[in-house]
Amino acid sequence: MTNTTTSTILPFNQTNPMHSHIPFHSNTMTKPRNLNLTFLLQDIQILEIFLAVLVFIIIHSLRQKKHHGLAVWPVLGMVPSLVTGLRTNLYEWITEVLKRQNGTFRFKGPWFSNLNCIVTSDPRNLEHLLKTKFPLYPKGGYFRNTVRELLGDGIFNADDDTWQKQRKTASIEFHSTKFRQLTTESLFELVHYRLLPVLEASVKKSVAIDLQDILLRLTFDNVCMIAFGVDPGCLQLGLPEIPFAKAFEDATEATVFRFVTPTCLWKAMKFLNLGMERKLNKSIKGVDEFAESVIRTRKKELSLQCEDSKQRLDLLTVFMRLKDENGQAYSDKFLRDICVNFILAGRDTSSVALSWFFWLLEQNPQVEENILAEICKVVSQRKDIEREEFDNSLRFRPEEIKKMDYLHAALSEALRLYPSVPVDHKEVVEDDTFPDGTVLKKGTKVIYAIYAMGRMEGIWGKDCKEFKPERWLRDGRFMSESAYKFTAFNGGPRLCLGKDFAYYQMKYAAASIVYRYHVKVVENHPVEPKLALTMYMKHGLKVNLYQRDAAQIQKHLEDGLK
Ligand code: HEM
Repeated sequence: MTNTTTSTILPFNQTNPMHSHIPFHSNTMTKPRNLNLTFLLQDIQILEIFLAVLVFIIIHSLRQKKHHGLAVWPVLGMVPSLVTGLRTNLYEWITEVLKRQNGTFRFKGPWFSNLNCIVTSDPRNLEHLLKTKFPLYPKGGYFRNTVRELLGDGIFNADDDTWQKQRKTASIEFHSTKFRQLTTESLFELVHYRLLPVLEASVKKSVAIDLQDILLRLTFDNVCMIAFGVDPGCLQLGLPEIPFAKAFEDATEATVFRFVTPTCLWKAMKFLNLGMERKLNKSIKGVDEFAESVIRTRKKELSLQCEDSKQRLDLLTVFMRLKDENGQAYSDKFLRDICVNFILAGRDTSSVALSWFFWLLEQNPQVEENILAEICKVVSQRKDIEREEFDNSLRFRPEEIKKMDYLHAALSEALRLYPSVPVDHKEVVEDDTFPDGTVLKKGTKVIYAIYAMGRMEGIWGKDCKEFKPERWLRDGRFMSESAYKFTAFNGGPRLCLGKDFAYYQMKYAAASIVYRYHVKVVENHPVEPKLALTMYMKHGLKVNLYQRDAAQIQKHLEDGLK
């Protein structure tokens, strides 16, 4: 090795400016030349060793890919591969890795980081962590500390007793007839007096609208009515900016930012009140001010026993009437946390699902036609209405919405392919082993990849990437799937509390729009998911609406009567 190296160095040395500092005199040639050679030998050997080590590291890191699914680099772990994923579509990237690894892989973060975790899409593991071993898999300290300012001790952020207490009370409330009445009535008003006029205005002016923004406004107003008993008025002509809604959005965005920032860095930024932490601080103040003023007013109302307060069924009023385990009223801070958490849960999940649904409909015109046929069939069975009344003023009845199985299936199919919560997480509190054999040490974070689950041939068959509502139907009736296979609403004891309401809300809004308009996405409008806790469309959904042809509706109504 040394010989071959020596024979190639002289010319290199003479031209290499790096070595120009070595003295070179013709009359003293032998000595400095030897000296020169020694240095060069050392240099080249170091270089060779360096290159050999580098080649070894590259080969070794890349060979790890076979075993771990991704290259594992010294110090950086799998982060270089993650960066590639982040530059494309992260959810698709995770799906591909999971496919290669039979549904589960261990992500190795950089040394001394908190990014190590297990990622899984295996339904057996999902059932294990969400149901069978539920107490072993809480949300955990990392999540709680990261979202503490926004969510406090609310249901989303709580484990154990704090969670159980809220879950029990809210669950009774969500399943009560009166509460269902509140939700259906508030939605009815929002759709007919606010959503449809805004859509109609865009049709009259022939202007494109951002349907995702409009749907987000609809569900924000709706969930505030349910949680606080207050209508913020985001959805109205002119689409105004509402300070509370803006503060809530900023606070959520700044909180999400913490998940992609090293903990020590965001803590330092918080201490110095800089950047996103400054934004978080300011927006949390906006959220708190709004909550405090609603709580203050409601307390006054309740103490005066006025008629209005007796009729109230919103969550805030329900929790205000209750006492804690010591017989004390809940603190204002706890009441604020409860409401903020429900707003977060119900604010954008249904609206982003509807946005993906309308986008999928445009690519699947037969599904749109089938939905329209179903809507017309259901309403044509009304006995107490004249045929002429099937115009734009038609209002669906709750029992009609329930009969729309094909629409239910199409929405489920949209959620399977584009789940509003694309990934979720837990933290294991004891050493454990997953049903697929993966060993977990206490404290390991577990990510369950809901988006990837919808695209696994092993779960949904060869046609898993196709939008096929029919896969949810047996003899025309909707058949639900196991929550550990279709995890869009989570599963086990922490199954989404708002699931039934969300379906009702989505079906009501979708049917009201599809019956009246054909939604056409603006040409070349880019559609891709945004990287956030909820799967928003990154650029919104720019669409034009076209009034339905009366003859088309008439034909479907007649077919429905056959
Ligand atoms: C398409 C619509 C919706 C989807 C896909 C959805 C999905 C989910 C998911 C995945 C979770 C688990 C989150 C976690 O624990 O990390 C969850 C929890 C929850 N959801 Fe929904 N949700 C939707 C609509 C709603 C609505 C409209 C409400 C209320 C008005 C609601 C209320 C809740 C609550 C309170 C929880 C917390 C349950 C608990 O931790 O015990 N959701 N939802």
